[in-house]
Amino acid sequence: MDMRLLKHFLALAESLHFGRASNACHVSPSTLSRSIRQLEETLGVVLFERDNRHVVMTPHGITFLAYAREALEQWEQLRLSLQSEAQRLTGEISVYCSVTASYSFLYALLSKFRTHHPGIELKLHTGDPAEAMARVLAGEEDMAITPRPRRTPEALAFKSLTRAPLVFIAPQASAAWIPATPESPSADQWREVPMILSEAGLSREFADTWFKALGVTPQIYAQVAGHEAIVSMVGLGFGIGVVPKIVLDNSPLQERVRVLAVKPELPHYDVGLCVLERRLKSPLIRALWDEVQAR
Ligand SMILES: CC(=O)[C@](C)(O)C(=O)O
Repeated sequence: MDMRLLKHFLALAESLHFGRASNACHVSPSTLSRSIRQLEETLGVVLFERDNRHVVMTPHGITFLAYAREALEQWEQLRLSLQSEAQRLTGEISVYCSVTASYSFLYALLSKFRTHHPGIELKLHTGDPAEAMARVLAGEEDMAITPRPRRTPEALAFKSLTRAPLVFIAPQASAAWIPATPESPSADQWREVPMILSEAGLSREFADTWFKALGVTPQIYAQVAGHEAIVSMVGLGFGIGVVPKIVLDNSPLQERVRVLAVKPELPHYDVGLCVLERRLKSPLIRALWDEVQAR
């Protein structure tokens, strides 16, 4: 059975770029383009509008995308369950996480796995942890490292890897706006502080709640995607930031900032691995999931 057409379609749907999609599939752009035309002819509808500069998915393309993902998933599961136990597992698993999580957890997570299952190829994508869960829910990634949300969506399984305290960080250099007594914060001390916060995600929600309890609307100096760059901006003296301590501990710029002993402390959050519950039926995903020790 040849699933290449579906794979080519998925690659183009994900990148909307013939060059990138054909690279990802290890074929030439003209082969990829032929696959798409072939699919469109078979289906009798246009899946992508394209001109020399842009590729846009049509509503038919979007409908077909859901089918293509599911068909490939099911095919993969079937293929693997037909392989006898004795045969080694082969295939691909994609994992999404922040750069910090890639330093902190991946080694423990993957080094043994790699020895046990040399035939499984791991694809790592790094980015903003605030997006991690949505990507897994949408089927764009097989697994992701993410803060545990206040309520885990039903479709997801979650394994905790660590508890991460969230901390306020200030520049080492002095600045008039750094609160003098962070252990007893007052609205007056915090009203004018330039804050550098992540633009979304749980750390942002916790910071917003903290300010609300103090009765202050924070002055947002900058909103950043992901936590790593918050350390850089604080180090430059632009304001006070909120980051998971694990991000600070892994930052090459940690000498330029210091933790403010703010009271009340921000809540801790659980960082862990998540996967779509139904994907655990895939022997590949199951193999990785079972290897991870929840902490
Ligand atoms: C959620 C997560 O991946 C981290 C390690 O806390 C982060 O990068 O912010």
